[in-house]
Amino acid sequence: MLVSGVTLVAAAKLAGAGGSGVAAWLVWRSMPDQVFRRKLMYLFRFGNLYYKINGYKGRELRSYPIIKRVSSYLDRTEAAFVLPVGMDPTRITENEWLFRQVFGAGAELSMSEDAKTFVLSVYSTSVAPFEYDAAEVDEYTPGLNLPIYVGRSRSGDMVYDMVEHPHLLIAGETGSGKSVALRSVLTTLIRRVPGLELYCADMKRSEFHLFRGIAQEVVMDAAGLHRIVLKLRREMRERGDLLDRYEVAHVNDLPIWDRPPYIVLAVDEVALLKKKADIMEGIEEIATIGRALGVFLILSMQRPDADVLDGKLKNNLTVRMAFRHADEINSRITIGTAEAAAIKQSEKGRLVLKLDGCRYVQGPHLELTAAREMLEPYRKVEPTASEAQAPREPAEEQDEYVEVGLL
Ligand SMILES: Nc1ncnc2c1ncn2[C@@H]1O[C@H](COP(=O)(O)OP(=O)(O)OP(=O)(O)O)[C@@H](O)[C@H]1O
Repeated sequence: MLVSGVTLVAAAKLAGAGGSGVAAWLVWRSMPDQVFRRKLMYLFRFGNLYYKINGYKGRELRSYPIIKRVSSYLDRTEAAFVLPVGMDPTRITENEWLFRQVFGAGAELSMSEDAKTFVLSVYSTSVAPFEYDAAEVDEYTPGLNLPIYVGRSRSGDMVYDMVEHPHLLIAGETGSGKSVALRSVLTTLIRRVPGLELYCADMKRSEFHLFRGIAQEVVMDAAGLHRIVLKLRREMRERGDLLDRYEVAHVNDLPIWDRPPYIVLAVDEVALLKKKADIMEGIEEIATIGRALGVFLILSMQRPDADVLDGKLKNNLTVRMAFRHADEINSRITIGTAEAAAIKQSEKGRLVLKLDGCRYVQGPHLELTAAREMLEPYRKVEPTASEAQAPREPAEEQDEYVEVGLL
């Protein structure tokens, strides 16, 4: 509900009818929407967010965004501002972090289609934790090839298509909510994508047993993952040939009778594979060329490791879900800003979603037993042969073993 703005006239009344103009001015200045305006102007000035015009005798003239309105609602204050003609809107979107520095974690920006008008919303409350609700999630997924339901932001539920925004990195310190997020993301994919081919590699041996009998393969060690990576590289070559034959650039453009299913490879705790050059090379290849071939990655890691996430791989993981990070340096490695370090330890399931800018989102809570129940109809009777043979030792103990394959 909109709470009407307070005007200068009302301020004068507040200062006392017939009271001094100075008092009225002081009251007016301290009103919430005026404070908001001043903070926004301050941000434009100190953040150098203006359009530079060369004036008379080479003097620099600054044209700042114009604040069109400030409105107070029950849960938020909103300001609309318009950029001066000629100002690059990415100056604003790339500095979204600055808005959060000045207005706090509740600040969110949205841009209108004309790329000129922005709305800054500053919310006073954060989204409360909530349970994964299959019926609700399903309302958001029609029309999406590989729907990734991330959770709720203050401005609504966040869901995107992995085919449009390929490859996902999930990072965060221990106990911050990564496993629950992986569980809910994969549960949505299994429920909503008929024919999906899912491969799960669980380097921590903690979570992916849930997907046994559903995924094509669930492996718990580096050797198993190496085998999968070899298989996917072969598959990608074949899919590349198929695209060539039909002279198209994406599997979605193939005729329906020759269109291969989407493949998702999920790897939990990918940082444990740092020294496995063969595997990392294969993962990088999927990240680089997988998109057009319908092969996608979901990688999770506790501490964002700059070595693992060097150049090629990081640039191709276009979407990041950053749960609480231990410090600003780690947060910057994952999302380029310090915001994931501002999430409190008590805020389980809270994350910064980096996708066309950053925003805070609350991920859905999904208990293991609830997920198991939801996934039961998708379970084939027996685990696959390779799962049944999976060795029992944890990944770290097999550090020396990686078969070098012909890739
Ligand atoms: N979205 C959520 N909403 C509410 N609580 C959550 C949410 N996600 C996680 N939690 C709580 O936090 C606990 C830890 O979550 P989770 O196991 O996913 O952490 P993690 O980051 O995977 O930790 P680790 O790296 O040690 O495996 C869960 O047992 C659950 O109680």
